[in-house]
Amino acid sequence: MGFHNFQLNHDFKTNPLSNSSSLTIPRCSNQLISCLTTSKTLNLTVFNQPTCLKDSKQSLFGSKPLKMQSCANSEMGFLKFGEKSKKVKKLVSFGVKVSNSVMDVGKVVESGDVAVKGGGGGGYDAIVIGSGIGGLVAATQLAVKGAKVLVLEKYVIPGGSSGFYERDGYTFDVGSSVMFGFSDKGNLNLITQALAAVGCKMDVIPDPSTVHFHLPNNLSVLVHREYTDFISELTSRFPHEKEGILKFYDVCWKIFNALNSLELKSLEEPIYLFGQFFKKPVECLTLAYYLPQNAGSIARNFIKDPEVLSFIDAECFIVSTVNALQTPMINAGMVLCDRHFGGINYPVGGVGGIAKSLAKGLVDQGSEILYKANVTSIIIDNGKAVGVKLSDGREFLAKTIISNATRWDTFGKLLKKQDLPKEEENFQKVYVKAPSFLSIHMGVKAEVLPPDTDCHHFVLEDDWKNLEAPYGSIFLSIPTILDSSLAPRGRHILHIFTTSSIEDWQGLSTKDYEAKKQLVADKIISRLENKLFPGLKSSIEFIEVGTPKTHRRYLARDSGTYGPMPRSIPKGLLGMPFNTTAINGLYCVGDSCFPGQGVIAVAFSGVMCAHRVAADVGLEKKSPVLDAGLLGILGWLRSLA
Ligand SMILES: NC(=O)c1ccc[n+]([C@@H]2O[C@H](COP(=O)([O-])OP(=O)(O)OC[C@H]3O[C@@H](n4cnc5c(N)ncnc54)[C@H](O)[C@@H]3O)[C@@H](O)[C@H]2O)c1
Ligand SMILES: CC(C)=CCC/C(C)=C/C=C/C(C)=C/C=C/C(C)=C/C=C/C=C(C)/C=C/C=C(C)/C=C/C=C(\C)CCC=C(C)C
Repeated sequence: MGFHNFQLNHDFKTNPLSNSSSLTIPRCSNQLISCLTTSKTLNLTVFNQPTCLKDSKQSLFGSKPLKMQSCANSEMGFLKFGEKSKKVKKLVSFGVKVSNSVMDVGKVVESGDVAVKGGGGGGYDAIVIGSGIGGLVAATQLAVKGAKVLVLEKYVIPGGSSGFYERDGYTFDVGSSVMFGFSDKGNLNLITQALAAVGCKMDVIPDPSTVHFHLPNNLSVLVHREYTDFISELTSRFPHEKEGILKFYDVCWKIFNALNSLELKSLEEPIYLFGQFFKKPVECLTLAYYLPQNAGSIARNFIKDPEVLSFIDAECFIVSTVNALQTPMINAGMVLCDRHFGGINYPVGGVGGIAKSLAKGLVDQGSEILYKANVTSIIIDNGKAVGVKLSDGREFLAKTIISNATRWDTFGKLLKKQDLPKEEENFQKVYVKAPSFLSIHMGVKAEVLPPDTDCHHFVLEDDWKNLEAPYGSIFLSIPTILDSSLAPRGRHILHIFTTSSIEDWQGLSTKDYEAKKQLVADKIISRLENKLFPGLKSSIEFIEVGTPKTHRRYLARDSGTYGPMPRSIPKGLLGMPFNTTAINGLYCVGDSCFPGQGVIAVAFSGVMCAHRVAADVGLEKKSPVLDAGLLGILGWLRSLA
């Protein structure tokens, strides 16, 4: 069941209503109309348009006057008409006639394109705030289940930190270019599956490695695609720890294989969860066992050499921005094995193509996405999230609201601060915003890179202590090693990033800000010149530097944060909230939900969220009694974290 989407606005002076006003609604599969009106007595009569029906000449609803059910908020009302008819699903359009010209209603606006001025309604199953990968996966998964979804994106293109931008013939990935979950095998290739669900498939280029580590004490480790190649490279450097290293990665495989054997859906939906326990008890118990554990403590069960433990810290830091002791073991198991199981694969044309394809797939399914749609607040009515308000005054209503903004933005900005529910207070006690990034996008002359240069590098030259320090470690991706079409001929893209906090960039004059950008970028580039590519500076053809302020502005993320990170040693993933929130009808998706940061991680949160929302709007099976029990238990478990 989905909603049709027309709105009423207040422009009645130019288009006064008459008894015969009518409109055509391009896509219809629902029977709920919402409208903005100051009147509580609007009547609508609904009639079918036989020409639009494939197979019916009968009236769909008959000619029924409908009464508006007014809400507590006098500005909003819901109009219900007719019982759902099976034929509704087959309809492509129908008409409505306003039978009572109530003054304040104004003209009826046709709105396949949701063109609403000065207010509006809408009848969506879900509104998704933000089109990051988390939001897009939730939206598309819901759309394929038959929901009518509206995605509202502040920026001009979809993708958020997995978006792209073009300059001088270069196509830059906004975030990094290491794609997990993008293979053609197993159950954990969630990006591939999300695209396939909406009929899209992207060509990918297999990366022969995940990352080349350049670490203190000249420790150089290439993470080969082949697991055995990686393990023999690592153990040849630390032969005395061979057994411990193998045991640690064996635990990773145990977790990965358990994950890979499950059908992945919402862990907050009891019929599914208990079903999985019934079908795969050993795997589910394995995951339950490792859920509260972290990679660092498991590594310490097997490994003693501090240098190997530091290497495992670096492995974890890449995917969690914290060391191994703070990285949930399930997340470590997932990424440290997926890179060998399905391998890292780069989408031809750039990472931005994933979001573009999902957005197109969403529209192909009859749902919608609006750009330059900056949501400034979530409308709460009687304790339930019922809609959103945009900075330009437009309002949209839906049965459920899904926020792909971070939890700090959702609960700190989109809802009134004083409304912070206890669950969110607890979340903020356990998790803090990770720092943001300084990013440098460069175009360089191709000759500066030695032949056989690897695509991704991680550089920490001298001191392990600097691993987590601001500007300490450098991430470098060179996606043109895999796809030369991203840059002009004879050029390569270097995308460099390093952690940096917004506090470092505040209170500066424009001149000082620009000077600081240049200074910091210069230091980072010099380090790469010394370590990897002599002559790098003089080969630069294009350079653009982004600071945490840039990330805050373009990604709408509080302080430009990369995502949540634990304040201290967490209990694995136990404290990470799923998708439901303390506010009825409001869900979160993205990296401040289970299982955390990362494109594949937010894709999983999107899959989970869509399943839970679909159950709540009646598109999937649900048991209210079991729901209450499970949600209670999960809430209690989180309180132990
Ligand atoms: N593997 C990699 O190399 C890589 C690369 C890029 C990103 N990432 C990961 O992606 C994760 C983020 O994904 P995500 O799905 O959580 O979200 P996101 O931050 O990427 O996207 C959120 C989107 O919501 C939009 N938005 C936010 N507030 C809004 C508002 N009020 N109104 C309208 N739109 C609004 C933003 O403009 C943005 O497009 C990060 O954790 C990061 O780890 C990883
Ligand atoms: C419910 C309960 C309580 C219990 C029960 C039990 C069970 C059944 C459980 C289950 C579970 C599950 C299913 C889980 C799942 C999980 C998952 C899927 C996870 C995932 C994860 C992922 C991740 C974390 C990822 C990440 C990534 C990232 C972040 C990336 C990044 C990258 C980068 C930055 C790159 C680098 C670069 C260079 C070096 C240049």
